[in-house]
Amino acid sequence: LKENPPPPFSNNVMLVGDSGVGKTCLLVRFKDGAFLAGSFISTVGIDFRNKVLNVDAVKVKLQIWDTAGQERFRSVTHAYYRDAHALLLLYDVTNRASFDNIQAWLTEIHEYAQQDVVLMLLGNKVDSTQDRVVKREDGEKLAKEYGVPFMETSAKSGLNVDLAFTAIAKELKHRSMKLPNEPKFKLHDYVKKEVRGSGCCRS
Ligand SMILES: Nc1nc2c(ncn2[C@@H]2O[C@H](COP(=O)(O)OP(=O)(O)OP(=O)(O)O)[C@@H](O)[C@H]2O)c(=O)[nH]1
Repeated sequence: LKENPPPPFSNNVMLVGDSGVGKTCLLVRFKDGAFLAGSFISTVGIDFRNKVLNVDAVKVKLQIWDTAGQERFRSVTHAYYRDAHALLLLYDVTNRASFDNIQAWLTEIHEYAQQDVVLMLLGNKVDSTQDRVVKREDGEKLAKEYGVPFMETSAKSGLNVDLAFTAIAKELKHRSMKLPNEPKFKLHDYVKKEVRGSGCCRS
């Protein structure tokens, strides 16, 4: 008798952050390994993509929700927070306002998401060295203040994109499947594997 393989764990990962920070591009980079060049098409409401990752020989299915950053779709995204297992909160290192808004996003997350949601802060577009206005240290400081793991990414070059999603997948897998004698997975330590982009900054 042929046994059916167990269904892979399904985990809901939601991408949030201001409009234009690169949520859709980050997802497309992760899913298809490509960069969406050309004109900026803002997400309307919410969009979904699935990807199955192999984490320590276990299949982990991520259902990734790409939300609209625009204010007018906020009530749509609010409805999804409750069912999210993980949140990737993005800002754009070339856009100071998107960074300044992170605190407001964290307040919103606190209000709508589950208390034990896995959260990670990402500073995106680090390939744009010339236009960078948010220093790496600023991101690190804010993340530390809130006790949130932090990475800098580029959807354009692909820097740390797989690493960010793998980190989330590992954390979710370890939470749902505690094997005896397995050492505890430490997301805060894992993000240190990140590759550093250029730290230089326009003053
Ligand atoms: N240089 C650079 N540009 C990027 C990067 N990621 C996204 N962009 C550009 O930023 C713009 C916005 O990207 P999107 O991914 O559509 O932004 P979004 O966060 O999904 O925006 P909303 O759907 O409105 O919430 C596009 O013009 C992208 O080409 C990146 O890593 N580097």
